[in-house]
Amino acid sequence: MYAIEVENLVKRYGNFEAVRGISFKVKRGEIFAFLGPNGAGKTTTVHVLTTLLRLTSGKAIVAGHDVVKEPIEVRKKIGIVFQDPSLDRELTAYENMYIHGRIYGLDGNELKEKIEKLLRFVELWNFRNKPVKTFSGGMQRRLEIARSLLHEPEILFLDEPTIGLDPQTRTHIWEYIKAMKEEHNMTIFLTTHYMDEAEQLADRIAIIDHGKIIAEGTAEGLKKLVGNDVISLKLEAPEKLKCLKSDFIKGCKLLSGNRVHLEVENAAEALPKLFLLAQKEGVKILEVTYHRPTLNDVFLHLTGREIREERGESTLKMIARMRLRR
Ligand SMILES: Nc1ncnc2c1ncn2[C@@H]1O[C@H](COP(=O)(O)OP(=O)(O)OP(=O)(O)O)[C@@H](O)[C@H]1O
Repeated sequence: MYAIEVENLVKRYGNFEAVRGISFKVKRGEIFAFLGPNGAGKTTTVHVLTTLLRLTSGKAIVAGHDVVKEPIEVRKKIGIVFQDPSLDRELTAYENMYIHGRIYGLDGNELKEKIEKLLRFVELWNFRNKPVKTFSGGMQRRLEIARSLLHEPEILFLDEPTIGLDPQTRTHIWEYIKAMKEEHNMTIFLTTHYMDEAEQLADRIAIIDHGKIIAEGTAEGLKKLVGNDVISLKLEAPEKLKCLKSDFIKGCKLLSGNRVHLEVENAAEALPKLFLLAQKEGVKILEVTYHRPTLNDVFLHLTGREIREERGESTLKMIARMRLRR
């Protein structure tokens, strides 16, 4: 049986279709990532699957229950870590855990033992009596993860689990996510616009853009869509910037900053031919690098845009939102 089954899911806000008929299945015990830029429809999908938003049409079964017909059953079996912080900042870490546990009907020694185990798991036990407002962003996210695990959910939803965090803290959170999967065989559905996050964590990735899934597979499988190698060029004279055409160039995209992105079978063989071609066309190459395809290259191949372009804006938006809340 699948942990999540989604068929032709549509979510409209008024006339605007934020999620446009997506279908996918997540296996039990799998980490499944929704990778896409800002505004792609990731949070909307999470909110529908966690029964916080009602779908417009289509069907979604989560942990064996229909999200529309059996929302209470779904809620009992899932945990959620939201993109926006949802802790009570005036209370201590322990108090936040305790109240959440009580809401889920836990009590007495069982609750106390679980709180201790989970606060130790996210390395916050020594900070249990400190108010959350004194915690760093990374500590707060760790506490949210611990809190979401209190009622031992079958499926954990993580909406942009490391947005706005520094690289070291992000790596730390990735370790907890991997441990949850390995130690508890938990199904994890996460959304992210960080390609490295999807690549590091996910067994399978669905790339979402403008409310549609445009590709799905393992990171390696998705990269095969691009081919073997990618050459990045920086060129002089933007007015001359154009796609170079030749048989050995399988794909060519013009990017911002006078950059050109070429998909080739074999970069080592293509480079000498490329220099000759550029010379013939009167195009001056300032910089050349080449690499194996990344998920950013996959997104570019499929959409003509880079996920990266939107990343800075999204992170800044998040930081601004968090500051406003304080
Ligand atoms: N309550 C709402 N009313 C109207 N439009 C909305 C609402 N919530 C989201 N949208 C729009 O729906 C689209 C998808 O938003 P969503 O938040 O799901 O995207 P996302 O991929 O999660 O991006 P982000 O990570 O920035 O939240 C966006 O164009 C957004 O502006």
